[in-house]
Amino acid sequence: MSQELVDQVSKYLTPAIPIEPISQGAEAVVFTTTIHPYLPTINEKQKFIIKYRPAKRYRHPIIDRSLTKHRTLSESRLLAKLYQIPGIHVPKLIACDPYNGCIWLEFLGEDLPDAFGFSNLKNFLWMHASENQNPYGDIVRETLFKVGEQIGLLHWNDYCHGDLTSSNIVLVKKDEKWEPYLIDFGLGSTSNLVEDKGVDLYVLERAILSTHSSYAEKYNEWLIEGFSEVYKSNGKQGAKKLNEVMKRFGEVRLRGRKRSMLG
Ligand SMILES: Nc1ncnc2c1ncn2[C@@H]1O[C@H](COP(=O)(O)OP(=O)(O)OP(=O)(O)O)[C@@H](O)[C@H]1O
Repeated sequence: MSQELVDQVSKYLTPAIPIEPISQGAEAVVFTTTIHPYLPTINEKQKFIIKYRPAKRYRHPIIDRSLTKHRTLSESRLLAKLYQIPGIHVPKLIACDPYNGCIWLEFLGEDLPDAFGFSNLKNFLWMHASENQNPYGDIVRETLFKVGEQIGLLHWNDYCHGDLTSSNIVLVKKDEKWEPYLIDFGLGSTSNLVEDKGVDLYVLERAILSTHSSYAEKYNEWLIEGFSEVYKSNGKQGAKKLNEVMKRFGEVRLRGRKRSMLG
């Protein structure tokens, strides 16, 4: 991340808020900080996320300000709504400044052992595919089932993620088990369309296939088991809707295959 960008964010936040850059995406830059926006700092180990959408010089300033405001608000609203839904795990929204493109979030996750990196689903699966680990172990099966449940809950409540990759699923350790949390709702939406749900499932299936191809079939099966469980627990109507989503998921997958065959 360029120093100019870090300086720009520091200037906006003021020097009272120290920041550590952790990621730069196409849309936003992400930092950690030890400072809560409106509570006293209890200890230096507490961490929060600051997601900042910098101004884009290639856009007209008026359009840029409007887009930044709209996207920051949209992501914040979605997170705030999802946080209220029993069973759904998303980071807690702490503060939002739409005019400056900034949101403050609860920090989730931890570093995995043996330098496997941050505890997102992608790194977790890498860790379990490594030497002396069991890629088909109970912990992997249970975790993937729970990831499927999270997506099932999201879709059952008519929300879609829009960028469901294995890096956007953060695992939080609780009593030696991993609880999945969904992050990055920058492309999220409310939607009751089976197409949007099918695409979410397909994007995650592809992400797992591209990084963990040897085990992907089983992994995706466990994900779908967890997903289906949420729908099936909602009786006849749930079973009917599950059928519709699965049917469309199959169609999206077929379209994807045709596209990759034709190049
Ligand atoms: N609440 C959180 N807790 C811990 N880490 C987080 C949190 N939110 C974001 N991150 C970290 O910051 C990274 C980027 O965040 P996010 O995906 O929201 O930003 P983005 O700019 O949309 O990213 P990209 O363009 O790469 O998809 C995540 O992959 C994750 O490692």
